[in-house]
Amino acid sequence: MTTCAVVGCVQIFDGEFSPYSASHSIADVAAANVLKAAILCAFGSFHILKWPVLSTVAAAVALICTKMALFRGWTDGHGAAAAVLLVTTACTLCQLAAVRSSSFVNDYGEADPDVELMPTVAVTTVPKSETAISSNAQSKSPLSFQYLPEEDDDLAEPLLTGDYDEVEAGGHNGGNGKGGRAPAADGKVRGQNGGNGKGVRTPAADTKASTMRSLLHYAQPDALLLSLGLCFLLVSATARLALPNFTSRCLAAVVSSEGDGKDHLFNNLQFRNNLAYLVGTAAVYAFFSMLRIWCTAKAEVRLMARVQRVLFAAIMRQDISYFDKYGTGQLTSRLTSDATMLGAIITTNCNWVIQTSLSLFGSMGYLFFLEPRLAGVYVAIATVFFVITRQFGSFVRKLQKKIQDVKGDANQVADQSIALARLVRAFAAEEWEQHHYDKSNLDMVREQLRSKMAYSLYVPVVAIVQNALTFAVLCLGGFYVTRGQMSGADLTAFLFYSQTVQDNMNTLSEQIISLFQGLGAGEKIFEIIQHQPTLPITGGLVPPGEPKGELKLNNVGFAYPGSPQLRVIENMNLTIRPGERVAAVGPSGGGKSSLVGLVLRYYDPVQGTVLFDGHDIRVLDPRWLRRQIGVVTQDPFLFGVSVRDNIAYGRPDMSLEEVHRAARLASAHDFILQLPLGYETVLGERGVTLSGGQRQRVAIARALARQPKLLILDEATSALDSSSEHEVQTALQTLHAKTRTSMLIVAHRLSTIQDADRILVIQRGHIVEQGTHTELLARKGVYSVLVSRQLQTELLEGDQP
Ligand SMILES: Nc1ncnc2c1ncn2[C@@H]1O[C@H](COP(=O)(O)OP(=O)(O)OP(=O)(O)O)[C@@H](O)[C@H]1O
Repeated sequence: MTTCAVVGCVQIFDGEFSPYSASHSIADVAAANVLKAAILCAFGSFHILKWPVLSTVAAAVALICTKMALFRGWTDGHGAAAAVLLVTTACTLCQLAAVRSSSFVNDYGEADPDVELMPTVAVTTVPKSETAISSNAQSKSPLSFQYLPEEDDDLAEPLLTGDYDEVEAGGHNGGNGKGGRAPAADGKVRGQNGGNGKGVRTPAADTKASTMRSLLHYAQPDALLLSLGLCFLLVSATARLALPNFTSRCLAAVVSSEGDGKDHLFNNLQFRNNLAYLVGTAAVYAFFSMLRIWCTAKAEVRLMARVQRVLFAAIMRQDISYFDKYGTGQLTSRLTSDATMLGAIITTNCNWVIQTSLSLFGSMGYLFFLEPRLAGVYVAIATVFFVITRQFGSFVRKLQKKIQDVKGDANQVADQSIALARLVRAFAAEEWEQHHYDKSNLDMVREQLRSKMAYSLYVPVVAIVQNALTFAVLCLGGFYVTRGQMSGADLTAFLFYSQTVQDNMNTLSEQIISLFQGLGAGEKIFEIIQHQPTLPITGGLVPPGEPKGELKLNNVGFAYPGSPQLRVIENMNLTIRPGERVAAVGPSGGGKSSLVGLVLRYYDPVQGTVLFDGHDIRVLDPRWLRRQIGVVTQDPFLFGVSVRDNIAYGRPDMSLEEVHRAARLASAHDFILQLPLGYETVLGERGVTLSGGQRQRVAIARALARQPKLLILDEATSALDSSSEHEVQTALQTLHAKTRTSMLIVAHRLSTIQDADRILVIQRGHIVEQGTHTELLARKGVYSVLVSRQLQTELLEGDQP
């Protein structure tokens, strides 16, 4: 179509209304088809731009038909070409309809397009004594593994039911060896696939080059779109390169017409032709730019979403110790700002780099073509000036970076004060916070003024450099023109192209900087994606039959991965029989919560074994294990969804009756019914619209809804008032009487665990005493001291008015 338009324009301007030839018709049809293919590919999911696309196709057809009519295409025996045109247009519309119906993914669902990129880790080791049992549940899972018994102390190698590929793993393994996969000396580890029978190749990311490779790997699904974008880019960049030439030629024609006595500028053939080429080239540039932008923008959006999905999956599968080490802020910024920067690399940055490089080197080449000596001098001076302005620019950028840091500090102060407004008010610390904020604010002002001052110097320096270059070109070029060694038109073109060279030099360097920043962000992202957790989240043994809920610790020792030298649990032996209610008490920092973490397999012990129903929990499918254990912690985290969804968390298939039952057991049913929308009431962020006691009861209901075989209450009733606590205690006793669920209750308030079957006193990582309340009191050891201290405290509190 564009070709048609350009040729048509030229013919009209030339006044050559020559008969429309058969070759013209065929060329038109071919052009229309090429255009159609481009549009189809570019606007694959054209549901977004339905009307622009359809209008473009209609305009193409109308233009070609008009042109054929104008040039007597219909009457000169070219009906066949016209018929071909109509048929192909009809086909185009059908294809567009087909593309529309097939290209849009509403949800990732079963036909997940990114399944091969998803990190899949489900590795565990099996002690020699264990036999792998492949349950129904496991064989249905997309991650299907069989295990060989562990040989020596080496890691067991998972055997996949499908093929497996070698996975390059540049990131560190990060594991302590147990249950993880250590990278081999050559930096390669064995990987497993996602159950689709094909291997997953995860590229390494320890350098910028490998980050780029990884990124290209993630961009592969959009390879066609990107290739098209590249083709459109080459066309639009070439057109852009040609524009100043036609502009300068037009200008030269205008100058040469000065005072020539002709009525109309359009009578000047040189002006007419160059103007027609200028209009045609500008149309080509605009049209192909539109196609290029659409293709690359679509690829960018998809690439970013893909990276974010894979990254989120990678974060979610990390060990708990990983979350201990890296804060929420760091990980979420990887998901947001870093992913955005990374997504822009292939599309925005690379696009600009290619486009400006083409324009830069093309313009430079043309300068040399116009006048090599002038071009040589110009490029030499421009390069020196460019280096100077770059240096100055990077100094200004450093100052701006500092501003960002100071701004970040100020924002952090503001964020904290606003988020903790209640605390600030309670401590009457408004002035202190204001003083804090003012300090950061003044730092910000100081840095900003410094930067603005540098910038105010930078702008004139750049202006002087640019004008000095123009000055040099005009002087030297003018000298050549006056000596007849160069035409005036060529000097005008030279000036235009030299401006393009300068602009492109600046843009190219800016884009290269952004590209490297994006690669830096990418390195951090791929580091997380390739970081192999040591503990699996799924896969492993699912024991047959109904679980009993027996827990056993055999000579367990544990230290947190962050401080491996500090044993927080030492040589601990413990058995909780099915149906038994065991309480753990003891001084703060004794290791009670660490024990809970071990039972839930947030961490693996560094010594000994934790057994559930007689199986080492390291061989059990962690998902199955955690389904058998209900947990309620001191800080009840609730999601900002409905009460019902909070209780049925992780089990969307749970019936309303089951939800009600769990809420009744947790003494939460009555207050939930009094909420504005009952069970459908949406809670505020982290459940802030409920009182502490209400939140705790919803959390207990959530744990009970899964009908666990072992219920862990880690300071679960500490936030309740005495009447709510009494209610929940009664509810838990009824639950225990009904279901004989085993319980491990961590408590500080000793009055709440007096009727436990057994009480463990944990101090400095050891069980120092155990027995019933009466037995322990009679022993007059640590427990009796704790009880008497607490009694004294309660008495003192009771005395206070
Ligand atoms: N994520 C962690 N990384 C490193 N050390 C930790 C971590 N969590 C706890 N600890 C340390 O482990 C020890 C035991 O802590 P734990 O939370 O198990 O004690 P606790 O008996 O539950 O205490 P409290 O009754 O106060 O809740 C403490 O010395 C604590 O500093």
